Amino acid sequence: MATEPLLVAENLHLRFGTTVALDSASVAVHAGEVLALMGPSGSGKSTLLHCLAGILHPDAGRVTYAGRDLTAMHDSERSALRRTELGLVFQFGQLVPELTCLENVALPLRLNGAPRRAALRSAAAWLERLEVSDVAGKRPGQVSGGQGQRVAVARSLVTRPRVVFADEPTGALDSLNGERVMQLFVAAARETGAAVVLVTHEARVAAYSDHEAVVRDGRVRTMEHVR
Ligand SMILES: Nc1ncnc2c1ncn2[C@@H]1O[C@H](COP(=O)(O)OP(=O)(O)OP(=O)(O)O)[C@@H](O)[C@H]1O
Repeated sequence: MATEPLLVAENLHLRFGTTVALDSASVAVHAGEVLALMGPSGSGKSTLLHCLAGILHPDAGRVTYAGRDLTAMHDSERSALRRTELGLVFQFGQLVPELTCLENVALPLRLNGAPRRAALRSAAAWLERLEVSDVAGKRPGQVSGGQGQRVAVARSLVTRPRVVFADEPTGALDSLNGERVMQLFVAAARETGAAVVLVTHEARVAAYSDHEAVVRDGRVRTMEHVR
């Protein structure tokens, strides 16, 4: 018997001024699966990802997470959910420049109230998992793009979220580095049971997913089973 999807977007509409970014976009993500959002530039992939993550609010339509209507929640409730159950990885790191890489990974745990030592211990384990223990004491400005992206992936998984959202997670990396980041990212997500929703232009990156949704003109046109 098929299980209920964990995250569902139904008929999302969103305009930025006169630009229609989403035009009845619908998609569903199951627990533990990797979904790639593909499609031409400007088709609405990032907007859809941001709506799924509860960062953008659609003008119409509904996003349901674990049976709860994200679109109807108060901002504070949605923020709490993002801190505890959702993780984010973006293309340009978005690590805090003043903190070391280790402190960056520990940060989401600290924000959730974990004691400093326990948070640093977990963060160190995640840096090791992503094969970047050597940059623990460095600041983001002192590490390479690939290392920074691995640190960002570690930070997104440290709270053991149920869904991780990634917007072009390897977009700034060369193909070898990008490939390794994807391998480590997907393996770690599968290990923790997290679902992954990622936006990518690259077929090589999408090849790590279970399903591929093609977004065109603000709508999910096709949904393909990859593996
Ligand atoms: N903050 C914004 N203000 C105004 N228009 C926006 C904004 N964000 C996105 N758009 C517009 O909405 C449409 C969808 O953008 P979106 O970023 O979702 O596309 P995308 O498929 O992710 O593109 P890309 O692959 O180039 O990143 C585009 O026409 C874009 O110009």
